[in-house]
Amino acid sequence: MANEGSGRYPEAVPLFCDVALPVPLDQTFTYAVNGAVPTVGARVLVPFSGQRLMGVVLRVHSDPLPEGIEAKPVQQVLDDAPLLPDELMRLATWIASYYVAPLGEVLRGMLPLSAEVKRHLVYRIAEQGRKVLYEGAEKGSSRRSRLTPEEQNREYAVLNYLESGEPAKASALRSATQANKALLDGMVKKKWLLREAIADQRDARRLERIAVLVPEARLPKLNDNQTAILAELAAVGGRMRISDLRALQVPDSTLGTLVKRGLVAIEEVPEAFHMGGIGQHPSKKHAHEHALNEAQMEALSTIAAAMAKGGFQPHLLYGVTGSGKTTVYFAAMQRALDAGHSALLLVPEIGLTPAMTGQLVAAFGAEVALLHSQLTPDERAEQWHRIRRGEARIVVGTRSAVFAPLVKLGLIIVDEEHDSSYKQEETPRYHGRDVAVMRAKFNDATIVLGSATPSLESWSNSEKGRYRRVEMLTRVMNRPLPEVELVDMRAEFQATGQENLFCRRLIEETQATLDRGEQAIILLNRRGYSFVVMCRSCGEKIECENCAISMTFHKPATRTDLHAHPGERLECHYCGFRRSVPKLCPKCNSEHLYYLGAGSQQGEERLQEIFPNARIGRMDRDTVRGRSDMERLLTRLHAGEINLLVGTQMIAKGHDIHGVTLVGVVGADHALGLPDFRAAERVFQLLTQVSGRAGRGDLPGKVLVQTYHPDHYAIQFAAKHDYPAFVAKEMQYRRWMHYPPFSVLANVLIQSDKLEEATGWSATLGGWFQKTSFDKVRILGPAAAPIVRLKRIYRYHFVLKAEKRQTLGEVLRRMLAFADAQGIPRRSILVDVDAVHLM
Ligand SMILES: Nc1ncnc2c1ncn2[C@@H]1O[C@H](COP(=O)(O)OP(=O)(O)OP(=O)(O)O)[C@@H](O)[C@H]1O
Ligand SMILES: [Zn+2]
Repeated sequence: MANEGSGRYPEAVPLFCDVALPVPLDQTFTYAVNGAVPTVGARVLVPFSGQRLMGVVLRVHSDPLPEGIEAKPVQQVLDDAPLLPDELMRLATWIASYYVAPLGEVLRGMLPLSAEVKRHLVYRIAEQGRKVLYEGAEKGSSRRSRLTPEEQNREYAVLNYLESGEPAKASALRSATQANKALLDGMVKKKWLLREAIADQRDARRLERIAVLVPEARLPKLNDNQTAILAELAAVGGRMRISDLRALQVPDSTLGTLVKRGLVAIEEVPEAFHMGGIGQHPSKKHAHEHALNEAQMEALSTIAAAMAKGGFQPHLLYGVTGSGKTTVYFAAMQRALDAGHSALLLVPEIGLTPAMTGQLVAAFGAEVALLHSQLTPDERAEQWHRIRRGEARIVVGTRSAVFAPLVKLGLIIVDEEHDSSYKQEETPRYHGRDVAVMRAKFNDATIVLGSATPSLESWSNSEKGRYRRVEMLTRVMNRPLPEVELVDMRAEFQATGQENLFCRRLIEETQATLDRGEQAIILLNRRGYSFVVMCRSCGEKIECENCAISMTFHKPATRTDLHAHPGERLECHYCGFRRSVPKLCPKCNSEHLYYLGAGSQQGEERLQEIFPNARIGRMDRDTVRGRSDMERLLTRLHAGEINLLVGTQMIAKGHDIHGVTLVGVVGADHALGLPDFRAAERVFQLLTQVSGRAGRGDLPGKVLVQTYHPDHYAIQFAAKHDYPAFVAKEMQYRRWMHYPPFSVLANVLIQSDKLEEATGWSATLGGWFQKTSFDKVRILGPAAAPIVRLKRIYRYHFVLKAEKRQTLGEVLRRMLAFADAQGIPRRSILVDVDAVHLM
């Protein structure tokens, strides 16, 4: 009789499926299987509190439902096969548990395919519609009789048209039946029709249109718009995506005219291929064209040996700025390909290092897929499928590319692993680097975390032997690291009797650099003109209406401020709120407003006054949004068209401009005063990275750092290029204060647009934390968050520090359960495990 169970129901199909949905609830939802049985890992569309949501099936079963509960049916099964490979499902589960985030929200972030379902709206006949059609149900009901006879006929026509059960596009339906949108909406409301968004099967590889300058053409008379296009093309080396040309805001017809006149040609090339010609500089060699030096060889052979051996092998590549890490990455990726594996390279921000993408395409051609935030949902979905089909075996992308469905993943590289942009600042608040490590583990892959300034967490892992450390301690070609000089701004003030933005030494050195025909860059890490507007009478700073944040004064946009609002204004850099510049203090009506703190816009203006002959460029969020702005600016820098660059931390990111021999740092030590335990680490990283831009060519570099804290260890050790000494000192402080890497930390934010709620809930949770005892967990708070109001939301927080990861997870889960029982909405509690900003 042992077989009876399976023999009795030979064709038993599961009745239900459990679905993870992108909602802030830590549970799955059960739906009734309706027709096709979905596979685990497939996407389905299901009804959820009046909406349709896309979810992922986690389990199919026939377990009886609790008494009195009825499962709603699945509306549509979107995939025949699991969309996510097993390995990624495991990763999702790990993220949900580690970051205490709902699995559905984790999965949503992993499936960049919403475009496919949002594509177009279709209508289908519903159960109730059939009843009406077949049985004339509801005839004469009050609702129906409000319609005119013509309208009733149209409704009938619609039902008739859809009778077969096939969905129809809204447009087709309307032209076939003359039904308008309002009528269809009414039918959906009455539940006669279902409205759905369905997938469009588009697999063709995308072509991109490139405008190409025709070189020999003798220039005839041109209008301004035509000249603008030709000048732009010439400036970027003759080739440019047409989509990028749109940034010039000239009419589309202008390009057409230029093509007709033979001045510009249009080429269509598969996406990502044309970049071979963009973002590179002919005078420079690509990373993969160098013969590796000894240190690079050694690093490569360690990594290659790990790949050959197989298994999870984490590495920390600590290589000083300009030591040629990129070349090692490329060589290692080539090895992975040669061994039949795929490789993933994560970078902090693709748009900011266009040279790297150009080099990748040059090195790996059609094998490359790029994933970054500027892709449209369609483009993202297409890349995703290419990768999943194994057509792209080299994937390069920002944070979320860690979820790219590579086949036979053998190597993961995380470039600039210390960069805080790897942390996602919304749910799920995962850290791309740490997820990458887990993913390598699940895939038995080799992973390399690379940086000139490794995070303390990674360094500590390398000290403990969890990561194998590989070092490259000198620059390529024996180039020296730049000499760093500190200028004490307190002494400068005493000597000059003035608060000057640029000290005398910096002006002197800049002048000398320009006179020698070399280039200088100056870091001023705030954008705008002045970042504080203050009243001398009442002492108040002008704050944003929505945020507890000082507003930044912006002068009218200059020609380079492509992305800035054109007018003079105050702007909140957190919520974007803008207001006109008041003549009087909004609090006390005094007219004595004054402007403090110089941003990059002011820096540019002052430099232009001091060096009228300099060819100045500016790099910040007002002048650079995406890749094409960056490419344009970098091309001009490489060509020497710009010889003095001022900008925010963007200028510190991986750029390799050989003519730069001087770097000036202004006001970077402000950040030492921020209420964040990572303040010193960040300042050290920024100083080291920006200093690293100097002297990367044949001539040695020099760095001048203006500071009010010349004795601070972060500044001292950065000046000496002594990362190990900085880390040793910083580790002492972290150990003493029980901060990571000596504890695991979570920031818990309580937020509400009502102050009483935010404080009340914080007090409730605070009381619970006090009453409940946990093993070796320190809890700070509740306290007002450093930014107590942001985008009209009041914010209070707790900081939890635990000795063990597992305890931290338990505390957080119990706290959420308690909050739930108290009726505190889940959306009002943000749990940020391994928070990188406590703001
Ligand atoms: N073996 C080599 N011989 C000569 N030049 C090399 C070699 N390897 C790399 N380079 C060149 O050295 C420069 C610095 O390399 P790369 O940008 O990879 O440095 P990095 O270590 O990534 O620095 P950073 O951390 O500052 O970004 C580049 O111009 C690169 O082309
Ligand atoms: Zn604001």
